[in-house]
Amino acid sequence: DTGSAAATPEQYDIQYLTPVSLGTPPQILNLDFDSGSSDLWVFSSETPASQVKGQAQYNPSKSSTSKEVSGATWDISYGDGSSSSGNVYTDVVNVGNATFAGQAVETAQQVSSSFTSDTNNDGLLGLAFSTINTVQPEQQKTFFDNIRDDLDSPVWTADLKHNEPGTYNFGFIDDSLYTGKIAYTDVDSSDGFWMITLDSYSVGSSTSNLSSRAFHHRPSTFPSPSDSASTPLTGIADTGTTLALLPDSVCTEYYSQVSSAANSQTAGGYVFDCDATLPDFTYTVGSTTITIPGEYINYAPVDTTGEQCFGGIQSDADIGFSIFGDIALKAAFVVFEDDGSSPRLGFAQK
Ligand SMILES: Cc1nn(C)c(C)c1CC(=O)Nc1ccccn1
Repeated sequence: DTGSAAATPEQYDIQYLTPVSLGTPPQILNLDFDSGSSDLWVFSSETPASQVKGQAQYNPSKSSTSKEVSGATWDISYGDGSSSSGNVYTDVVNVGNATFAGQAVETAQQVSSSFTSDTNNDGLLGLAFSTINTVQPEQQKTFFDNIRDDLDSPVWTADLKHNEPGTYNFGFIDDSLYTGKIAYTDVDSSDGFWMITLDSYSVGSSTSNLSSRAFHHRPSTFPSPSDSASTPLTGIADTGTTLALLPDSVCTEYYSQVSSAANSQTAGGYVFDCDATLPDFTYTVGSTTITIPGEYINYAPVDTTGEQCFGGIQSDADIGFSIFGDIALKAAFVVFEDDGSSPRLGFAQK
């Protein structure tokens, strides 16, 4: 079995939505595939009308194959403060022809305001590890966990793009989607995330940081630069988070290269003049180097004046690990591989 479906960006690539077929006859909803969480939840006939603003709603009573999971409930809170909760059914779920008959479909009886105002997002399809699925009393499996054994290969891949549709594939690696080699790194799934350590990062063209220049006579008093060219970054690969949330030290290093940049309390992060030229941000996994073009990091205008723009790289302070969100992932072809025992992440240029 294999599946392939488009990942279409909303404005500013704030999220990517993918059509999913639920039930019999098929009800098509556009879901946010989220490698940072593990619940498949949807706006539904059970969502109060006051909390629905244009979203498509799954109606289990209109599906001949839906079955209520008696006594089961779910309740999820995301790091950005959003949340949702409700009941649980199983039904047929089809993603680009990859199908599972008894997938847990979590129907929302409550969604927080940011979901209500996100009018094209009909729900989330979690692709982190099933150990953090929130259904009680019996935890449910993710779509990938459910279909993994039926897939030609125990993988799903993300080819997200900047301002244009990309692709989520299940069960196969499409060699036409990348160039060079796929470099793999082990995943620590003990917290339920696709957590990895990137071997190094660098800001701008390598000549920008001293460590890469041949300073043969660097006086001992010279500040030895945080040698980013070999500083690892530990974080989660998170398709459901818009930005790249990185350590304060990395943010300081990056925005020190942008003369108009400031860390604004009112804007909630680093902002700069919208006409600023931003440096590239490069990270390496093994022998593969991924470069995020500076333009990708000029994320979006702060307000309608279009004078100040918000950075695509922001601080991971208070999270406990970095979050390699869409800003980082859309520059790469990413392979999420899990044979059930030793998960790996693969990165390739494209
Ligand atoms: C943005 C953010 N801030 N902090 C502290 C974290 C942990 C995040 C990531 C996050 O919450 N992602 C998300 C939100 C809604 C749906 C899916 N993923």
